Amino acid sequence: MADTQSDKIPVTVLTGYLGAGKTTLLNRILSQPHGKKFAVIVNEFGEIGIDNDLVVGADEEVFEMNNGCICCTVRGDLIRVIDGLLRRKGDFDGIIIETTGLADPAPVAQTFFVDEEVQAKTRLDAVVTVADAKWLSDRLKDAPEAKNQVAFADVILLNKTDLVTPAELNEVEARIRGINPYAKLYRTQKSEIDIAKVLNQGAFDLDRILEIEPAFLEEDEHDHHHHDHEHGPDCGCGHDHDHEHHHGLHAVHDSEMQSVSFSTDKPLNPEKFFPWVQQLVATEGPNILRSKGILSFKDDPDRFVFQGVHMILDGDHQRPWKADETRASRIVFIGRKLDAEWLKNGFLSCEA
Ligand SMILES: Nc1nc2c(ncn2[C@@H]2O[C@H](COP(=O)(O)OP(=O)(O)OP(=O)(O)O)[C@@H](O)[C@H]2O)c(=O)[nH]1
Repeated sequence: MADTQSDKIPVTVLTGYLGAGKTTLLNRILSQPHGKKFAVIVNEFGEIGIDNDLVVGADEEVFEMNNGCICCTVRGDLIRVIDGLLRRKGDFDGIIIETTGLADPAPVAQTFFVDEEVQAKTRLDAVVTVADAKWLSDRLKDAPEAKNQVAFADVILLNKTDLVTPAELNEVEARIRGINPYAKLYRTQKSEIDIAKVLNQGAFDLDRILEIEPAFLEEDEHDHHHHDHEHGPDCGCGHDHDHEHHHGLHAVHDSEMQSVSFSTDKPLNPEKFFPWVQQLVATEGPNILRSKGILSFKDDPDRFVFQGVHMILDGDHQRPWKADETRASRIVFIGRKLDAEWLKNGFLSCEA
């Protein structure tokens, strides 16, 4: 990794559908005796930030990135607020962004990858999603944002456990796992949780990808759902899309979120892998919410780690492979309408 992540100010993004318990969690974080100071950005119209009176206005600025994909949007207002915060460096130990219940976390996360100034001084630590145990199952059916929030999460609080039966709780947890098997999941009431389980997760740090995702190591290969070849107009970024940009014109609420992962013990050829993955996220990026991988390249003594949000990829050599370590390449995609067989064949075709 090029830069020292630990010098950067950690940013935690809190998401969750309307009324799930985000504000309750935020108040808990702020009132626990941790001796830390957080800057809080509340991304909701009319709502006042708890610390520093920060408010991000209602009309968000959205601009199109060079590659023309409308889902790679970053919030200009968010960048401005963070820039303002950074000018008063030393005032706080972390930034917490509470997003509106209807927001997709991807554009917020992308802000920390694409804006140079922001990227130089902050690091996205984790996306924390609060899920309402009573209503999540219903929202997964009718609200694409709710599904995106679960799919994107690094940490999930399955909250309001007091409002459901144990059987219902197991059912909703299984639904969450079907969408996102990688996130850490905690059952909570009134968002009660040790903040050490929420903050400083390092989920977006390349060198901690494995620690945060033990399942990544254990499972050789799985694909959870059926796969199809259709492409829908919904990239899940929460913005209204011009249908001309996409092939499909049908309703998208039936689209399935899924995760697929593959591994191979054969070393990869970087000259095959990079063009493949770059082309993949350029074309399938709207459907791919998160991608992560640990790679073993032929004749390369170092592990290569990468991750992505939609079509933005970030990766670097991490550390030398240890002598007793299996040199395997593993890759995971979380998204919708992923063609698992096609992805797997593409990945395996990168073998050296
Ligand atoms: N029964 C029950 N109620 C809860 C629990 N956690 C939070 N609540 C209540 O649920 C309501 C919504 O909680 P908030 O923390 O405001 O939720 P939010 O996600 O910030 O809501 P929005 O900002 O409107 O999206 C409040 O009245 C909370 O007191 C819980 O575990 N059980």
